[in-house]
Amino acid sequence: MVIRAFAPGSVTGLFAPPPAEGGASRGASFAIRDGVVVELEPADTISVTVEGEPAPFEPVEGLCSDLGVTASVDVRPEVPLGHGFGASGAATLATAIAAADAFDLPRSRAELVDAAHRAEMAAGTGQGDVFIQERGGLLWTTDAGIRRTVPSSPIEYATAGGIDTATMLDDEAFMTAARRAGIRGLDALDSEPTLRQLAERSREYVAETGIATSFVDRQIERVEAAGGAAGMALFGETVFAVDVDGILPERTHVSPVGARLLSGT
Ligand SMILES: Nc1ncnc2c1ncn2[C@@H]1O[C@H](COP(=O)(O)OP(=O)(O)O)[C@@H](O)[C@H]1O
Ligand SMILES: CC(C)(COP(=O)(O)O)C(O)C(=O)O
Repeated sequence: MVIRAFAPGSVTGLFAPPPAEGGASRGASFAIRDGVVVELEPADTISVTVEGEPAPFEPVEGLCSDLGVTASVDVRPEVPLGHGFGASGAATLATAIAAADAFDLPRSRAELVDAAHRAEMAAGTGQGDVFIQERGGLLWTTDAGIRRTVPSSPIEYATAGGIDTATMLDDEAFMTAARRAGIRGLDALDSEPTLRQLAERSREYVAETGIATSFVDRQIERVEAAGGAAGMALFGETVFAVDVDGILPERTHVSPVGARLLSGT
């Protein structure tokens, strides 16, 4: 029997890697209405396809091994893969939820999220994404812990291509700059930040870490010229914007809800 599950994509506007002495990464990210559906079916071996075609998907394969299940998983993304919409986290989290149902695994939702997180970390494809995708909303790290709000303003975005997450996470010079810029950006957020404020801090972060491509710079300038605010979706050649109408080609909203089973036994 095929089990289907959905997880929202997510956009990270600020990212600070864990401190040198260890611990968790920090950041500010929001879940979006568009995400990833997976269709999972118990099978003799683990295999992953994207819309029916065999494709590499290390975190999904790693998750299945970790959960001790063999299944075929078809990933059906509503967002482009590798463009900073957290598609790897969404696919991995949705797979965890579908596998728990298909195999009747005695695991709590928190344990499934942790398993998805471990698989993302091991593959180098994500750090905090699955925690945002599990809950929905805008989540950001403060000294007192993780805070959450659900902004309702429309979001526009434009994407020109992918940036390999694992390559960025392996780049020590970037990670050092990201730690400094990320913490500065998080410290500058209000106690109840708006999406506009996140976009403005994200724009500063992008300038400080030097990761913008000319496409990203150009789109941010177009948005600002129209009175809006824009930042970069980490890690993709993707710009998100608020307080504009029709400047960037795509439109979405924050998803107030997180990952869920679509059909089960
Ligand atoms: N055509 C594709 N382009 C990019 N990634 C792909 C593709 N097909 C499968 N993948 C897998 O999707 C995942 C993308 O992960 P990542 O680079 O973290 O991007 P995202 O920003 O979408 O989370 C990787 O596990 C990669 O192997
Ligand atoms: C910053 C990043 C590691 C980027 O990952 P991705 O969205 O997969 O490109 C992230 O969002 C996270 O998981 O904290």
